[in-house]
Amino acid sequence: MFHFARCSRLTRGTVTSDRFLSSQKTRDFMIHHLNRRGQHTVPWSSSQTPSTQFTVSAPVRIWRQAQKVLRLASRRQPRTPNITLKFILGPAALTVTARLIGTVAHCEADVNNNVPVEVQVKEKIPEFSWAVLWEFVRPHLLALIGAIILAFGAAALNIQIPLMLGDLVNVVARHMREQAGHYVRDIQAPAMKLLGLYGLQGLLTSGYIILLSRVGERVAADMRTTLFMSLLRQDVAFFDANKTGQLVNRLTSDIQEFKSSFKLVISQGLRSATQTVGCFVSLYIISPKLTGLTVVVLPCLVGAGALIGSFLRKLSRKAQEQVAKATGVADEALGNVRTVRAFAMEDRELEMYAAEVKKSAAMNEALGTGIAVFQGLSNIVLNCIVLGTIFAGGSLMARNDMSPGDLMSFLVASQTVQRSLASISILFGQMVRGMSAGARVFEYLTLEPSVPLTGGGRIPLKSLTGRVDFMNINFSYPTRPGNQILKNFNLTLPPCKTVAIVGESGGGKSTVAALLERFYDPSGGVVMLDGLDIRTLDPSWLRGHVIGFISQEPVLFGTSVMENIRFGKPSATDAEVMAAAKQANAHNFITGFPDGYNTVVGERGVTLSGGQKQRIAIARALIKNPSILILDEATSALDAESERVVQDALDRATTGRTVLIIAHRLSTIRAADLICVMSNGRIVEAGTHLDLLSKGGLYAELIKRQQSNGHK
Ligand SMILES: Nc1ncnc2c1ncn2[C@@H]1O[C@H](COP(=O)(O)OP(=O)(O)OP(=O)(O)O)[C@@H](O)[C@H]1O
Repeated sequence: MFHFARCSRLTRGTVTSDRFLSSQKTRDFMIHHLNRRGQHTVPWSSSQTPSTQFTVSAPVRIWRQAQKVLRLASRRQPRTPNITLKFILGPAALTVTARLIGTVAHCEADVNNNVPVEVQVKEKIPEFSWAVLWEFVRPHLLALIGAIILAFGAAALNIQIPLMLGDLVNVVARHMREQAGHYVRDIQAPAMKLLGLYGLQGLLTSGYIILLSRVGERVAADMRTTLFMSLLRQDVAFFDANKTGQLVNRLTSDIQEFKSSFKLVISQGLRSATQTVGCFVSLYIISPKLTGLTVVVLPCLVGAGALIGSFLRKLSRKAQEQVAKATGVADEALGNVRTVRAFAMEDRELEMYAAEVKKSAAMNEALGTGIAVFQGLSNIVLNCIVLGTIFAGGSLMARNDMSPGDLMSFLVASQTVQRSLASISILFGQMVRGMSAGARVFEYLTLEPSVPLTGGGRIPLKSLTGRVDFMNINFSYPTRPGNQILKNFNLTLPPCKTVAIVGESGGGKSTVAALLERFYDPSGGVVMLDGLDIRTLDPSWLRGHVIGFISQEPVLFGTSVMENIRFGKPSATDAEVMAAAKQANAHNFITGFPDGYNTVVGERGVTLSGGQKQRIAIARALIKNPSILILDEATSALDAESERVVQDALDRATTGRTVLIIAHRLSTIRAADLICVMSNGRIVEAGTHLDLLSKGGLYAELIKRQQSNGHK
């Protein structure tokens, strides 16, 4: 905390003039917020303007700073058009509608729904498959049928309720008219019957909700697991083409949306349909004349309601998308906070976020106004309907065409019909949304990768020599088919020898490693292991047992050091983990941590230094004792001291293995058995360090360039 008087120019200058602060509501909010946190030393009454006596806490400072950036941003932003005006006029021009509360409640829920949705427009619209849904529902069929029966029963009882209410009212009316008989005795039987009906209806409702929620949750859990499994199986090219956030969205919000729709459509859909039909029959039995009137008026009102409802929902969806867009900006900034900090771009990120938030606030505000107008109109219409029914029913009663009980039954039954019809119209929209969410989930469930995870031959490890041949390889990345990276590329990695590839940046060195890992298949030519096409070998065996891969920026998982190293071989004992760590020069620094091997490394290993992370990654690769080791610029991100320690570990790790080194710093590959220089997607020079130097070709040129740039 610091004194307000000492606040920056920004803080003092903005407080009183700020439009936001001057709003009563906002000040109250701040008071509440700050008092709650106990950080407010001087009470700031809502009638008081802030003075220099005021002590400002950290949240206030941050908030004011944000306001400044926001104001600067808004100066640069074009003004958003007044959607509110357009928006009020739209629905106001439409016919007033009946039974909208359900719709309104639905829209209100949407306003606050911050679940990110996919904003990106898809080229191909995935299709919903009933057959796939059936596969998920089938194991829970019994529970689902049970839920349907119970929901049906509850709906059937709901139809009875208005009729029985009518009986009850008739008893009351008769008693008042005749002033004879025993009131309690007369009312007891219909009241008890009605009470029993209420009880049974409640039981059935609880029953079907329990069953349905069980089915929904289990189906959603099965879908999540299956989708996750399916995503993990996909080609690396699939992940090049799709954003991780969008894939995670399918696992979370799409399945959530599908589950909600599934439950809602079954429970409310069934109930509403049954109630609509049943209550219409009841209405007709009670009074055919009054029913005739209702049949004319009700569909028009419900139709108008559905129209406005769908308009509001569309707006709500747009608002949601805008919220998701804002969340995306925040997500990116927070996820890359170190880069943001390193470039001092906090203000720019805040500006961008604030601009998106402002747009979403404007949209949600417009939506809120629309809902308010909608609700006001619907209340008027609803009350008019009741009034109209009483008016028409009263005249029928005057002619003795209707009893008071009948009128009561009619009122309740017609309300039930209105409610059911409105709910059906909402459900229709919900079903469409649920089906498109389901379709997005199913799209990836049924997607087959071109490189399977498992399946194919294995070479007995004892007889595996580790010779690799790249023969006439042509390759373009699937996401950029026009850009050929490797052209008739040929290279042999002899068993137990170290081969280094050097060359210009972007020349395709890492691509060679990716093909050996079978992250992609070449479009032409063949990669062979011990003379066998690797496409005939089991990819999981190849990656899990034969190849160890150490990259420039190793990614660790947010678990313990022990678990991170064991990731290379899940069955490894603690002793094996430690042996691998020793081989990777990591044991000493690991045991130096207070928690030793149980030290949690933080998200992506953020609590470790680059050299430490790299050594854990080396241990992780070595624990599987691979015959082939790929080092993709494994030391290029390290400082001289870390590089020395890691290089020392690597030198030990490479002994007795076939090694492919992809190098930037030429000093690290001098001892390689063969150095290949890549240019234009093929190898243009090959030989030992001394051979190539004496040749005076491209390699010698690269060495000269690095030396003149200060690299050894
Ligand atoms: N996943 C990918 N999808 C599409 N293109 C890619 C992909 N990865 C790399 N590329 C492109 O392929 C080319 C070769 O990339 P590669 O990473 O193999 O080069 P490199 O020689 O290892 O470069 P550097 O030395 O800078 O790491 C580059 O033009 C790059 O833009």
